[in-house]
This record gives sequence, structure tokens and C-alpha cells, in this order.
Amino acid sequence: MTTHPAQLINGEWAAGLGSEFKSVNPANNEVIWSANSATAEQVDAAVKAARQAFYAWGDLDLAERLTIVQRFAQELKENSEELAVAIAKETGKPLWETRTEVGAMVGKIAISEKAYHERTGTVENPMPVGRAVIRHKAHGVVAVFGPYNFPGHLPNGHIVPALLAGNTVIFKPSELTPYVAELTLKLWQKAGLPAGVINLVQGEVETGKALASHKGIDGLFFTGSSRTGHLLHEQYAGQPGKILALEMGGNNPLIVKDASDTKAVVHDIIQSAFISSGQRCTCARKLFLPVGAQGDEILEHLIRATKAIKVGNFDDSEQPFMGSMISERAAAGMVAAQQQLQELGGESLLELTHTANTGFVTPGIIECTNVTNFPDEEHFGPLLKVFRYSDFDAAIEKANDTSFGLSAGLLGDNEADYEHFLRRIRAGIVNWNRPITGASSAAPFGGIGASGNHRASAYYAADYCAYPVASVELEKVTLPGTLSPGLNID
Ligand SMILES: NC(=O)c1ccc[n+]([C@@H]2O[C@H](COP(=O)([O-])OP(=O)(O)OC[C@H]3O[C@@H](n4cnc5c(N)ncnc54)[C@H](O)[C@@H]3O)[C@@H](O)[C@H]2O)c1
Ligand SMILES: O=CCC[C@H](NC(=O)CCC(=O)O)C(=O)O
Repeated sequence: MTTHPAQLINGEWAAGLGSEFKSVNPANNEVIWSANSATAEQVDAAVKAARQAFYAWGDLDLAERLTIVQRFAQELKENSEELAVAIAKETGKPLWETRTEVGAMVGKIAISEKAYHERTGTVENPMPVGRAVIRHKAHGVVAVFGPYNFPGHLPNGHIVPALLAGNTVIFKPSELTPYVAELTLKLWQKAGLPAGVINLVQGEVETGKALASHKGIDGLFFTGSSRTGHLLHEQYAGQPGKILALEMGGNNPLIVKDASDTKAVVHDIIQSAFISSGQRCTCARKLFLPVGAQGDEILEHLIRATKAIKVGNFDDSEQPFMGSMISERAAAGMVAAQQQLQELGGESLLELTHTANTGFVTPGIIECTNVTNFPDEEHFGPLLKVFRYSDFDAAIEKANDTSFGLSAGLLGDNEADYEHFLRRIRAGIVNWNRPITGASSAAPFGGIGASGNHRASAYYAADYCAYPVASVELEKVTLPGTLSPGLNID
């Protein structure tokens, strides 16, 4: 058992009492962090600490809570390079990208403050007698579950609005990125967050299960795979009193039609499909190209440019576009996905290859037009499936032929085509002539179908962090001028 104090419970760092787990740099399998997971008893202690801290935290004025949250933004800025390096080491993502991730964490604070007022502010209206007031109140104790691909930014997108609203939090990060979680929580402490307001429970699935099933939480905000999200949804069935926000995966389509600038099209496809080594929920998985000369030219150019993508270490002085995937296992999973598609009739136009004993893969492109029984699965890596089409409506129909509905895009010069696409396509993020990755924190972010449960995050996260309270108020109990028929109060 290690003695690494990886759990933050009621303001105290403590060693986990469960099984040991490790975090590795996926580029070279070097162990960079190890500790023991939190047991169910430790999770229980964290929930109790959060409950105990709830009234005092919620009783603070918004301005007081905001001061602490803004100090956290300052801590993030002052420690941005250390955090960016930690994210890069733990996930394999290149530094240029992880610096952007830390920047998004800082940016989240001002955006969440604005959203708090705009989405959940207080509205007061005079009435013939007294006034009507709409306010919003925190749910209480909420659990936040984070994914590995943005271990800083995405949990932060739940935590910041939850704290601003007055909730207290138990954070369960991905077991693949515990080091980033630990560093982030240390910054919250340095910012002066009172003990118990955020608690950190680290560990593998058992720790997650203990937290998700704990009777003492009022809500659960989850970002992760559709598989886990569905399990949680089933687990929360019959508990209407608990707020569940699920941000899950996608199987996202990108259609090209009548776009004159081939280079720009290829750029937007690559930026959509291969950024973060394809490990973004919004990444394009299916590319629809028209049959004919224009589609042929785009495809040829795309293959050439994809072959030229630089894959490398997070800290290479000449920065790569793609780093390592999160793990050797994830990389092997992409090889298996490619093989499955080949067996179903897919033709590799550019083979995805895996460097043994590492998380490195090269990006792949596979033509799937003639694949029957195309699997509606999110392959969370850099493998783009190409479909050729001759009818725009048929392409849109095929793009919609998925249980997911996160992001979608059209690359094309004709606005009427975009308006048609916008009316037909089923997704929560729909872009025109822009990559479908890189969504803004200043807009709602969420999907339909298997991608989410209609609790959009980012700018709309404020909505699931508080519930509305409607009041009619009068400063003194007063007898009405006219009584209801049949009443005699004398
Ligand atoms: N829609 C979005 O906003 C969004 C953003 C980023 C990633 N994602 C999705 O996340 C996935 C990648 O992340 P991941 O692999 O870390 O997700 P994951 O579902 O494996 O894990 C997410 C979290 O849930 C925990 N967990 C796993 N099984 C659990 C269980 N049975 N009970 C309780 N907790 C459990 C994990 O420990 C982790 O903290 C992809 O599918 C991606 O599309 C979605
Ligand atoms: O992997 C999933 C997230 C991808 C990312 N989305 C956001 O950052 C949404 C904005 C926010 O949560 O503030 C993307 O679209 O690239």
C-alpha cells in the first residue's frame, strides 16, 4: 500500500484505504503517480463532510463565493504551466493543446458568473399586493464525475457553476488522470475554499460506484462515456428528487457539399476528426463526400494532408498536431475497430497504425460506403469513416442514422443547403463551415439521444446547478380588502 495522500476529505489529505492504482505517461508507460483508492467508507466520509459544509457555503453572499472562485482563477493562471505539463504527461496531449485547456479553465470563471445571473438570477415583480420573486437555490451536495480527455476543463465546467450556485461537491476524476485532479484540488485549497466544500475521492470503478450510489447526494453531474452514462441513468430511475446531468459521447457526422475551397475543407475535416488524437466527444467520426470529381479531389487531398500529420511527444520542441492516445489499451482498441470495419467491407484509404507498447497511433481513414451493418459505436480515436453520396437528403438521413446526437456539421458554400441541413439534422451542436470540435463555453453544450439527457452543460450548466423557487411576499401579514365569499374572520 502506498501512503500517497490522494484523497481530500473535509480539507485533509489522506491516503486511500482501497486497492492501489497507478497513472502512467501513455507515451512511454512510465508510472507518474500511484496511490490507493478511496473505499466506500471514505466516500461516505466525503459526502458527510460536504453535507456539513453546505449551509455555511450557501449562506455566504454570492460576492463572497465569487471572490474565492476568482482567486482559484488567479491560482490557475499562476500555475498554468505546471498544470498544462501535468495534463500533457498524463493524457499524452501536446503542450500547445493542454495550455489551451488551462486557458479554458480560467475562462470558465467569468463565463459561469455571467451564466449564473442570466440563467438563474433573481427576478422581482410588483403585485397588486406585495411582490413576486423568482430565486434559485443550490441542490445541496453534488457528485461530479470527470472523463480523461479533458481532465481539467470538463470537471471544472461542472464544479465552478456548482460552487457559485452554493452547492458543495465530491469530485471523482477519471482513474486515468488522478495527478491532474490532485493538482487542481490543491489550487482550490490555495484559493481559500473552506474545508469540505470540495472533496476529492480517487479510485477506479468501485470508488465511482460507491459515490454514485450514495444516498446522501442530491445530484450527479457526469461527463464520460455513453455506456457509463446509461448505467447511471438506470441507477437513478425512480429517484426524481435527484438531479442527473449526463454529458456523453457522439458518433458525429460531417457532410461536404459544393465547397469551393478544397484546402479549407481539408483543414476543417482534419481539425474535426483528428484533434486530440480523435479523443473529443465532438470529433467527426463519419465524413460524407459527394460522388464525383469534387469529392475525389477532396478525398485525395485529405489523405495526403492526413499522412503528413505530425504525431509526437507532448513536449517535442517542434510541436506535433497529435500526441499519444490516453493508453496503449485505447490505441489497441482503435486497431481492433479498424479491423472490424475492414471485416465488414470497409476499405482502408490510410491505415491507422499503432506503435507497440505505447499509446501512439497514426490517424486513419476508412471508406465505409459499402459496409453493411455499420456499427453505431463511438470509436474514440483518430479513425475517420468516409461515405460517398449522390443525394444530399440521403446523406442527411444516413448522418442521422445513429442513436447519438452530439455534434454535426456542413462544409459548403450554399446557405440554403445549410438551412435545410439545420432543419433536418439531429444534434445539439450544428456548425456551418467551421470544424465541429472546439465548442464555446459561452454557449450551451450537450447532445440528444445517447449523447445526453437534455441537461446541456457549458453556458447552461447553471441550469442544473440550482432549482427555481417562486415566492409571493408581503412585509407584514395583512387582511385583504375583500374576503372570499363565505368567510367571516371577526
Ligand atoms: N459530452 C461531453 O461533454 C463529453 C466530454 C468529454 C468526453 N465525453 C465522453 O467521455 C468518454 C471518454 O471518457 P472516459 O472513458 O473517461 O469515460 P468513462 O465513462 O469511462 O468514465 C467517466 C467517469 O465515470 C467513472 N465511472 C466509470 N464507470 C463507472 C460506474 N459504473 N459507476 C460510477 N462511475 C463510473 C470513471 O471512473 C470516470 O470518473 C467518451 O465517450 C467521450 O465522448 C463526453
Ligand atoms: O470531449 C468533449 C469536449 C469537447 C470540447 N467541448 C467543449 O469544450 C465544450 C465547452 C465547455 O464545456 O465549456 C470541444 O468541442 O472540442
